[in-house]
Amino acid sequence: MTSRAGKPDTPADIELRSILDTDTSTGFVMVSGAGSGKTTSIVKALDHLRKTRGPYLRQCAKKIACITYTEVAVSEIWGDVGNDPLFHVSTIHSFLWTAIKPFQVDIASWVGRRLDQKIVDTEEKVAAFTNRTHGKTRVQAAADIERYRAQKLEIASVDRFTYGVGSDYPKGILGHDDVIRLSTELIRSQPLIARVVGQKFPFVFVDESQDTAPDVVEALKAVSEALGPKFCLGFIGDPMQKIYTTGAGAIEPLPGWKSIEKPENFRCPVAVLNVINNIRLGGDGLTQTGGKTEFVGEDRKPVQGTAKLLVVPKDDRSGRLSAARQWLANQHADPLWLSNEPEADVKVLVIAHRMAASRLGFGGLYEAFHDKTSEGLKAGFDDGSHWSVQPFLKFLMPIVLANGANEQFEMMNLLRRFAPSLQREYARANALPTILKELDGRVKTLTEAFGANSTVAAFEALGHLRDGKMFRLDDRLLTAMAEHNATVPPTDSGDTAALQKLLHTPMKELWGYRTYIEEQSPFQTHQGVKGAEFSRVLTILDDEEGRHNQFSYGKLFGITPPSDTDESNRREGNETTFDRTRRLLYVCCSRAGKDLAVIFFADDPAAAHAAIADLGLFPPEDVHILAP
Ligand SMILES: Nc1ncnc2c1ncn2[C@@H]1O[C@H](COP(=O)(O)OP(=O)(O)OP(=O)(O)O)[C@@H](O)[C@H]1O
Repeated sequence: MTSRAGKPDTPADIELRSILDTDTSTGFVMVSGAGSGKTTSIVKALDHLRKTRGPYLRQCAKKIACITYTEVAVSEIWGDVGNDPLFHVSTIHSFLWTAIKPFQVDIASWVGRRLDQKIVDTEEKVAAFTNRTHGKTRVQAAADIERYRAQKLEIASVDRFTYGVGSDYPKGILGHDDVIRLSTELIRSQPLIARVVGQKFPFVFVDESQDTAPDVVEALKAVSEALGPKFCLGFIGDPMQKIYTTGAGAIEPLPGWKSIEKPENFRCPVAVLNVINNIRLGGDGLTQTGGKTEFVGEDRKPVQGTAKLLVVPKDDRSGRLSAARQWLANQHADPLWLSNEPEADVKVLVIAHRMAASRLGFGGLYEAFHDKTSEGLKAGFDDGSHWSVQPFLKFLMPIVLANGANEQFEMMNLLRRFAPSLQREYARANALPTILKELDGRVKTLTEAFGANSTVAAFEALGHLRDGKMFRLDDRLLTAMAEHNATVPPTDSGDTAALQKLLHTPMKELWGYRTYIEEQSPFQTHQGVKGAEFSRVLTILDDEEGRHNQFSYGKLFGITPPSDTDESNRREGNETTFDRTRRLLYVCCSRAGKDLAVIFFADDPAAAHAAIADLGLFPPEDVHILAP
């Protein structure tokens, strides 16, 4: 076990151990705020169970399951428990599949029922078609029904179903969504299956329980109901940190379960802790105590930290952001606020990557690749692996940079690796010195014409690579180039349009995109930051650029009036924009281990300043207007 298990006990840890030691315990719910050390509590509980129950569980080939949200969290906890096979540490999908995969006959009949359902659903859709229904839609629906029928026959010869990326029933592959649907349905409808799952895993802990789907929560509760005290189920989470609309939020304990509170916060300094407690006051009111401490001489003392809210006008957003960082650097005499280097530990939190894209100057390109495009195209663009952007990221930009820095060796490496004109078949037939001279001239042109400030279209740059035999372009890219109309940019959306828009994109946008892909940027999304911790956190609140109507900081701060829908949601007790926005703000602000700054882009800075200072989330003296 690593240092997590060795951290000092909190009262919650002691209470949890006593629950685990009692043979009549059936379950518990631990609710605790940000930075309270939930993962530490889980690791300590696992360590305790290993000591008290390990030998018996091993003898009976039983395991203790710990389910968490991301692969990163899985590997962290795995490391903490020393990769001991007594524990099954995994994401929910992989846990449910491990639990359910022995029931192959039930799985096969579920897949058959699923196909029947798809046929019925499509037939109902067809029945609702009108005269105005498009011919293409009719043909598609008929083809779907045929395909489902054929698949029903094909699955009869599947020997064994496995878990894969996307469902392909005739090949016996079940994707993520099907694994969740199938396992939760089987566990809930067949008590025998529920009992077998619980007997194999007599202890199940679910971390980040607020973002676990309600069906999964119900399925695990069904195991608890089937086995009583022979099974102990624990949900550990924070309803205030629910990020996904599909999450269960607060978990209702079953009768007999214990509720554990863990009020400490070990991460945030005093100034930040006060702010996050204030944010929470308008939500569930949970108040955290303690805060980060450090040794001063022999004694542990609270860290004061800083928390400021800066109201800025909504004009030149990038300029305003730079000015705010400069202001923070001056105020705190801390030049690291200006640094984008990882060591500076500055994180700028934006509501969507769209916003990072527009800050880094590739907003148009981002929209093209995200506007009604396929998931594959979006994902390939987001991580830089798509074939259409590879010529830029892998070759053009590195060689321009190498040329600028006069790194001859690196330039030669890139050319040897990628340039078709240096491949053996071509180079043998031609004089090498001539080829090298030509390539040298072409690299110079690339540097001059397509550098970081170039407004020349990407189409021209690709043409230069193709004609100079510098990089082998994907056939699909060559086709798009052949169909390209340089004078008329496409107005529609989708994958084909995205490629055409890419060809129209000025090179400087692609350079901004490179900065993002190379993670030279300190930007991260509000949603993606869960579980993380940074010294300096700068949270940007900008309703316009977020384009999420689920969130509105203007409404939360009482600047934008609530809509009719907000009012009716509030009256009916539904989740509101206010609840969602408050939670997002809580998650972002609670990441700060030292200094927090929140920037609010306002239409009317003076009015916004007055409203925010009045709210009392931040001390009034820490709410500033940064205007010219
Ligand atoms: N019992 C403890 N004593 C001292 N420090 C602790 C203890 N438990 C956790 N910590 C420290 O508190 C910080 C927050 O811990 P952790 O990230 O596990 O909290 P969390 O509850 O999972 O946070 P969040 O919900 O915000 O993601 C870490 O730096 C961790 O080392």
